[in-house]
Amino acid sequence: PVRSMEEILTRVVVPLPTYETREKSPPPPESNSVEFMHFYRSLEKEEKSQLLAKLSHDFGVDHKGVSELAGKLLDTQQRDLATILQVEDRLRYSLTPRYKQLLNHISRVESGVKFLVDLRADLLEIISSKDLNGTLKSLLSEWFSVGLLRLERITWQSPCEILQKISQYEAVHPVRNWTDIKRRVGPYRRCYAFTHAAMPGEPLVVLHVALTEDISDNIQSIVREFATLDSEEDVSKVNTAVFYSISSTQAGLQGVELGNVLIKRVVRELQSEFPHMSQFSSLSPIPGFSSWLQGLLSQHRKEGRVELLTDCEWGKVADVTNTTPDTNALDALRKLISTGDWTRSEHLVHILEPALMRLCAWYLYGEKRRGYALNPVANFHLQNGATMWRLNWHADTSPRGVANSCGIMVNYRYFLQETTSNSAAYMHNKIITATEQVLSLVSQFQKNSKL
Ligand SMILES: CC(C)(COP(=O)(O)OP(=O)(O)O)[C@@H](O)C(=O)NCCC(N)=O
Repeated sequence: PVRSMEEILTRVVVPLPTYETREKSPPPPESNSVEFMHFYRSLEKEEKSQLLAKLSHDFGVDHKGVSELAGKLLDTQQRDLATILQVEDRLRYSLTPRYKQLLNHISRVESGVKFLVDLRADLLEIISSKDLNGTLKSLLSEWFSVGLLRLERITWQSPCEILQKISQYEAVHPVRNWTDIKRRVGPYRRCYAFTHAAMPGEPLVVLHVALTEDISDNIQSIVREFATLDSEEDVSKVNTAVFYSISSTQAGLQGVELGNVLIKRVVRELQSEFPHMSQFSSLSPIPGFSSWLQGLLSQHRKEGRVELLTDCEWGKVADVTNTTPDTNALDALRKLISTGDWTRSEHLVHILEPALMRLCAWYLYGEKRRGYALNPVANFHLQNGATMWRLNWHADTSPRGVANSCGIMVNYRYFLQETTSNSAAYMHNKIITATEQVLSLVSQFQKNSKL
């Protein structure tokens, strides 16, 4: 259907009106947008990529027109300001991609915004259309700005279809059944979502909160053993909000930063419900720590380096695994960590705690990607201005928790007066705000592993 793709695009993506007629020309018929949406939805994945690449390359900015106007602007530099502003405005207009009108018109038809969110999700999978992605992301950022979002509290009285979606979208601690989701919206819990009028009934980003007396150091007390109390009898002791799960549900809204906005909005909501609430912190997973550790161990194995643990620790590992304190012990340790078997032996848990805590502190604080924290969850909370507050041993004893991060979890704490400056320090100077507990684990790692 390439011919028809070319034919449809040429007809539907109308040329940019001339500068003179830009405010007078009538918008193309709504049927154009509807036809484009139907056509796009009818395509296979591969054909969608072709169409998006064609849209981006052949229906974008008129580069020749831009360069002519840029030349003209250079010649105008000696003229009076009014003339310069005129030419600059022409140049600005000429930088409008032709397809931008189509995106604007689609956003005005029924479920057009949802269509564009899904279209951006497709775009994010193909990298060839950076400018189309950029244009779409900036449009979506305007449409999904905080003033146009609605904060909804999800309770057991919410419609089934919302509760079902919340359960489905839960990306951090999977919901197993109705009892599970009932607890998560029940007493001493809060569940909030942002929704948008253009996508009714669709939670865009979901935040789960536990109301506690202190900052939780383990997830079991939040999502497992919780005895379902019939109501929040005594909230006088509640002075802490623990964010234990946040998930964005629309891939196409990636980069629109809804999670950060939701956390800040929920903090304000909780402060008004619990005026004396004084502590706000996440209890976050550390996805990727175990695989990072395995990578480090196998790299050291190749280089025959038996470091990372102290000689004393290697000696104990060798004893427990009936090996010798050299690469044999290292192989035994790799196996234990990959199977999670080490958690079954109290002795091994005791030996490995200091070493794994040091390694995990380094993974979160020291490992970087383009200067920012390598771990995506750390990067998210640090961008929000949170403090890397406390590493928690034995915090997630589920098989998933042990497999992903050796059972360790971390609290990113939101000191409300410091988030703005912490975020700026992190974004501009890549400075991670961390507590003495974290920093001492990091320096122990550096002492022990000569990395
Ligand atoms: C952590 C989340 C919610 C951040 O979303 P958001 O604030 O919109 O950031 P971004 O997607 O705009 O970069 C998002 O990245 C997500 O859903 N991650 C997977 C689940 C998780 N919590 O790690």
